[in-house]
Amino acid sequence: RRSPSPPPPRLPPSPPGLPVIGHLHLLRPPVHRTFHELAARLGPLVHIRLGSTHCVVASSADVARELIHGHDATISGRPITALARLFSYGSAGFAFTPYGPQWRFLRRLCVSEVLGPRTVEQLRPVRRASLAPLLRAVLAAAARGEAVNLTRELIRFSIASIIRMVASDVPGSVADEAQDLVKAVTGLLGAFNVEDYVPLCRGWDLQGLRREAAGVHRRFDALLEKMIRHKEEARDHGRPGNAEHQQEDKKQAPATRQRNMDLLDILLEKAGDEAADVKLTRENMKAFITDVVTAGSDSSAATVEWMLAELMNHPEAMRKVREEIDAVVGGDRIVGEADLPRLPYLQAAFKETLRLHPGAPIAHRVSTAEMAVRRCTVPPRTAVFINVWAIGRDPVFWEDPLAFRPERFMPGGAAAALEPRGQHFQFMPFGGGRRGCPAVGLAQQSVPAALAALVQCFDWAVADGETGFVDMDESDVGLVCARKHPLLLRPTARLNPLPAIVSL
Ligand code: HEM
Repeated sequence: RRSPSPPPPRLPPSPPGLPVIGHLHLLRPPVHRTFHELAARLGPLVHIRLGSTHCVVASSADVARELIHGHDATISGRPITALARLFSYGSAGFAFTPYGPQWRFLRRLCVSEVLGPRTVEQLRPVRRASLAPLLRAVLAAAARGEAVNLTRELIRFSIASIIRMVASDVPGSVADEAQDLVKAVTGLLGAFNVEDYVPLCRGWDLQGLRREAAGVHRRFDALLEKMIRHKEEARDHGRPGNAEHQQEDKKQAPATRQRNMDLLDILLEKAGDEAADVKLTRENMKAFITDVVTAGSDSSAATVEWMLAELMNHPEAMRKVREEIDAVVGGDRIVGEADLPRLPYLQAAFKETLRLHPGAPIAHRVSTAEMAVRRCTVPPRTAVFINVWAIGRDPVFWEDPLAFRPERFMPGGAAAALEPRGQHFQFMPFGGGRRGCPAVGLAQQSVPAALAALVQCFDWAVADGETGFVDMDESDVGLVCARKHPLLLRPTARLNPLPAIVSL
């Protein structure tokens, strides 16, 4: 008598697919919207096949909770594409590094030191100084009566701010060179490369992306080398660095010493630490900087942009944000990160913006072992996409989900208790679990503070003037939830003269 064979694993529901390409043909950008439509038809956990890669898409808070609470270790890998491997020096950083000892070491270093609360606080003046060129550019446009392309100015500001946090004393020419290169790297990392999914296409470089990436990587690597060498020289000579100074420096308590350190100082110090669990190599440092610069620049810039666009379309909310800032700060200085605890409406508007337009709309993971989710089986090596964007708009939890209503996040509001870094799953713009965004603290300071300065210093009008509204279309390229059309607004200086703008 033969014993019955076990039933085949039951995969989550799936739309009809095609041979070889599976469901690739369904994947229209922006992908988070396509996934949302699939979920509306098939439910909150859907299985698809992109070429030879099995994928599941999670689109509700309950499924996200089950995955992150129940299987965090199993889904703590990140899928790595051919171009991500190149730019992360073969996974030497941590954003694209498999879950393991190296990732744990780098992640700990990142969360506790490089992007930890103390460093974020210490680098506040650096971020504030990066705001000055943005405000000056807007002021100049206001004087000429011209519109400002805020999409362009905000990405410039965001890249400059992160580059300055990495190396506060790099020459201006290096910071300028970084602008175009960072844009090129983030563009390539966000591009859909068919090679990653269809083995038949591997090695052919049908879209020419590898060739392009090789050139960009060479130039970006040279730039990173320049930044590191400049820092090494600065540490060797004088500032704060000749032998005498270093001796003096070492005598100080770590907290005092860290006061003058930027991210590269911290990395170089760790690289020289013989007792560290993992020896930081130059490759690790470069990949680390690449991770921080690419993960932080577009997402932050896009969030300031969406926030301003939403406020333009909701004059009542704009009025409340302004009144709050004016009441707290007055007109004789420019609002800053230190004022944020006294600006609850601004913070509520920030969270409401993240709910509707999460900078990174999908948290990408990869499973390392078989999992049972919602009574289905998810095979090992499956790409797991958590649709953060869809979860923020789920009508099961959010009343009138498409409306921009910062009041939800005000004390006593329906969502007041939902902290973006909390362990609930209805509002998770920074992902969650051990692989969640390590820069939540930084983004919570830098994004609302930049928006606040723009709104405090200028009145804004929609540039085309026809409808008086800003269009809210989403771009269909890249990994970030970005605007489709540039945000063009006409500024008028509101504080005239702008206080202490040159000495910011
Ligand atoms: C509003 C701005 C931002 C948003 C909405 C955002 C969102 C996210 C999300 C959703 C993830 C994936 C989390 C997951 O898989 O669970 C992530 C990862 C990450 N973010 Fe952010 N982020 C922002 C700003 C930043 C900034 C400013 C930096 C750095 C300066 C940064 C660095 C990173 C890194 C390095 C990772 C990968 C972490 C890992 O794999 O362990 N992010 N972010």
